[in-house]
Amino acid sequence: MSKVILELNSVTIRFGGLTAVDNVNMKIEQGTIRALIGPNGAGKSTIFNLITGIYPPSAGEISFLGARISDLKPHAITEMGIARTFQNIRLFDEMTVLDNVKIGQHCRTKTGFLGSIIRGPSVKAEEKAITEASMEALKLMELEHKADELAMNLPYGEQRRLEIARALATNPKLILLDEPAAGMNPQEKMTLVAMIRKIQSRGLTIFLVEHDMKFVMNLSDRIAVLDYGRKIAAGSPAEIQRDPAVIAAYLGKEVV
Ligand SMILES: Nc1ncnc2c1ncn2[C@@H]1O[C@H](COP(=O)(O)OP(=O)(O)OP(=O)(O)O)[C@@H](O)[C@H]1O
Repeated sequence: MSKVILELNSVTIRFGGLTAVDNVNMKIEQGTIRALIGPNGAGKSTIFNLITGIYPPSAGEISFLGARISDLKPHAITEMGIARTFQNIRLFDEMTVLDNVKIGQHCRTKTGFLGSIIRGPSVKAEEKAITEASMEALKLMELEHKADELAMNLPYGEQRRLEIARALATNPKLILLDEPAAGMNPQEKMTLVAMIRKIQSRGLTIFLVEHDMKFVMNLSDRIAVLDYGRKIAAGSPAEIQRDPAVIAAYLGKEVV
């Protein structure tokens, strides 16, 4: 059996009277594609916020490659090798595609973005490494030929891929994708499926939240299902599609 990269152990978070994530256990194996699905408000994005250190859990713990991360700050978690994208596009529209990727890395380098403007020799070497890593990430998402274009001039599907490139440039071992296919047309979704597989083939682990069932069923090795903060099912796409609790949670909607 392969190595566990991420483990959630009885993770709970309460916001006032609301238990948004309720005693969730999960183990994700390295190199796999895991999806997290569930109705609106089930707690999916909150789980990503817990993993990336935006919120500390009210109870339980999260570990990454065997080390406890649930009391670390977001930047420390990024440095350990977890990157993410967000549900809504968060690009700098009037910056180039390349700069949008580079800025993601400047947040974690010693000099930072301002330091790169006041250039010293070590800063220049760091800048070169950042540019190289950024171009490599753009290449993986097949956007290297658009490096000098403004982000706002990219079609929607490419803007979403650019966000993934930005996350990849931080050299993560695990990447969390929050609704990566949202708003994409069928062609853009097919391209994205192929690219996520390519990322997986480089040895990365992918954990994604997604509402598009066809996309999820097509791509995932395993799926976990949340409803009202609780994990109600986990299994292969075939197992999830015939799980009575999942069908009930999605009542009126088809689990493709
Ligand atoms: N910071 C917060 N303060 C208070 N309540 C919150 C906070 N963050 C999330 N919640 C609540 O926690 C619950 C879970 O929200 P979450 O955004 O994780 O759901 P989701 O499954 O990602 O939904 P969707 O599919 O609509 O994005 C919701 O009831 C939400 O209102």
